[in-house]
Amino acid sequence: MSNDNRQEAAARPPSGSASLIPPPDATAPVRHPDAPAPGELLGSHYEHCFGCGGLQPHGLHLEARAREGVRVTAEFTVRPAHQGAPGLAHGGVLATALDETLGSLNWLLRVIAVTGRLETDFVRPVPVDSVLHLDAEVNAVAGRKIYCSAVGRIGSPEGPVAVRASALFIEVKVDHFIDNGRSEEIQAVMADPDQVRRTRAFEVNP
Ligand SMILES: CCCCCCCCCCCCCC(=O)SCCNC(=O)CCNC(=O)[C@H](O)C(C)(C)COP(=O)(O)OP(=O)(O)OC[C@H]1O[C@@H](n2cnc3c(N)ncnc32)[C@H](O)[C@@H]1OP(=O)(O)O
Repeated sequence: MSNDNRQEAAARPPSGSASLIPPPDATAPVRHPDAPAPGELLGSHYEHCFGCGGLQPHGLHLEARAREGVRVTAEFTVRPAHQGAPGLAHGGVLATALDETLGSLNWLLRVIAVTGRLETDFVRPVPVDSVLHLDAEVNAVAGRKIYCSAVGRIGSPEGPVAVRASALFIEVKVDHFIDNGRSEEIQAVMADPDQVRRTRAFEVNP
């Protein structure tokens, strides 16, 4: 793709499906009063998470930071292990980095929510060793449905747009994990007071 065509692609609005457009009765997102302050690192919601877990040796080790409003930023360094084509990031890994960054918005709403739908535009290739600057925000909320979007820029927060995503997260109760997760990991989580505290930080009504 030529530079001109790339600029055109970056400027194009994301071509989202109808289910990612908030309904007319959707409301603006409300930052929870106990949400981490702007600038604060959010930490991991689960130490073994592939996206953010510190104890996950194969993971992306994303660290998201709270911003004003219902917005977070994160940096993701593309490592050789993340290649798809030679020297370039795999698209699925980039989608994971977007998904994880969008998932961290939960900390600011103080709800537990999982990805229902994630649509991604890959605008330009991302070379190994690049730092992808991710910026995500909640655009609207309708009942349990959380409409959000994210962008990833290469090299700096003002760098060229490489990836964009629109997503629908669905609020769930903690039972979603207890009922569906493998009992081994669920039991380990329940026995860990740190993990229980982290999970509580997501819940308005535990
Ligand atoms: C203990 C440890 C705790 C850790 C806490 C932190 C966790 C954070 C993790 C973050 C990790 C990073 C993030 C991750 O990787 S999260 C991991 C990836 N995501 C998942 O595994 C989710 C799998 N899906 C499900 O479990 C269910 O389908 C869910 C829960 C999502 C909905 O099933 P549920 O039976 O509950 O609800 P519903 O079916 O009545 O739907 C409700 C409404 O939503 C609408 N809808 C649903 N799906 C879609 C869709 N695809 N497109 C468009 N719309 C959709 C639907 O039409 C309906 O609308 P309306 O009719 O009301 O208008």
